[in-house]
Amino acid sequence: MTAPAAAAAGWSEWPAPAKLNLFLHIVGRRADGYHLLETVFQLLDRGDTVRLRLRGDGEIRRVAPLPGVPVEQDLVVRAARALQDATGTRLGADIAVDKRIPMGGGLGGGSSDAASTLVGLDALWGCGLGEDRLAALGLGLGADVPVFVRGRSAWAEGVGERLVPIDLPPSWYVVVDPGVSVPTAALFQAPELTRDAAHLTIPLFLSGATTVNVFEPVVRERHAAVASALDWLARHGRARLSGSGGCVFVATPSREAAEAIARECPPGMRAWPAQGVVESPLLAQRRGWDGRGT
Ligand SMILES: C[C@](O)(CO)[C@H](O)COP(=O)(O)OP(=O)(O)OC[C@H]1O[C@@H](n2ccc(N)nc2=O)[C@H](O)[C@@H]1O
Ligand SMILES: Nc1ncnc2c1ncn2[C@@H]1O[C@H](COP(=O)(O)OP(=O)(O)OP(=O)(O)O)[C@@H](O)[C@H]1O
Repeated sequence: MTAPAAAAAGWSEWPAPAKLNLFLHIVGRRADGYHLLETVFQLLDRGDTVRLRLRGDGEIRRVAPLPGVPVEQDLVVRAARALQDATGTRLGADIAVDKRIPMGGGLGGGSSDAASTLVGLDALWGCGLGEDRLAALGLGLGADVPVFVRGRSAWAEGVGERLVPIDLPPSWYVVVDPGVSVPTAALFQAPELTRDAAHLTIPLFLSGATTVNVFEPVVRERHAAVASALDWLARHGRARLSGSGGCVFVATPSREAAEAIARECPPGMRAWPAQGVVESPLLAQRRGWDGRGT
């Protein structure tokens, strides 16, 4: 559906961009088993689109199926219910996600969908919860949700919720999906995971300190397709895993370079160019909505 056609049918569209973890260190563990991380979230220009339509009857309906994800487990449905519970609104919504971000790819798709649902429904329902409370609500849905609610590429600590926006230089990437869906919880349980990384700081990161993704050796060992994708991409630069994988990426000097590498992608993998952004397209949509005076 084009944007004007969607608007005419009562739908509003909320971008849900993907993210890359430029590195990921584990520096400790909380009493509840959750891991303490240091990472940089690089938001990308594109990803899924969450479409929302107001309902007056309080129902939350997922109107486009998401294969493999039952309605009650869908993060967009859980996000909408969490916002209803937090605000006591009697309004509801139809929700449809145009899914482009590979599921279980380490690109934060489900988390970004949840964040865009929270931000979009907060606007649509006129709750006025604001960024801090929406981020806290999002954290209850997943550790990756707050960065998408706040919508700025960021340095992250804690379980990923202690965020400091960071002005990363303009950047292009090639992202490669080897077609492997990696269950995040199982990876965090891996006994061989390095959990005692030395603390980094933003200045150290920006000055080029050595960084890794601690999941990379574990995922390499368990998923041959991810190892192949990393090895292929390594011909073009420092290839890395994002999050808990299975997607991998490399930074390139320009859009043209990213497009050229993506075109050479071997069979069995999918590659696409992606632009790193300082600010999420979700924030622009939110500002546009506020500016309508509704
Ligand atoms: C790997 C990352 O994507 C990096 O950005 C995130 O740390 C994972 O974020 P996420 O997918 O939103 O994760 P959640 O849905 O909150 O958690 C999934 C499972 O991963 C484990 N988990 C997650 C985050 C964290 N800091 N420590 C953990 O140990 C927990 O066992 C949890 O049950
Ligand atoms: N709207 C949704 N989109 C994608 N996955 C969802 C959604 N709702 C629930 N899920 C579940 O969440 C799981 C993880 O999906 P997601 O695409 O967010 O993984 P990921 O990118 O590896 O996440 P992360 O990088 O945050 O670890 C899926 O396998 C699916 O079972």
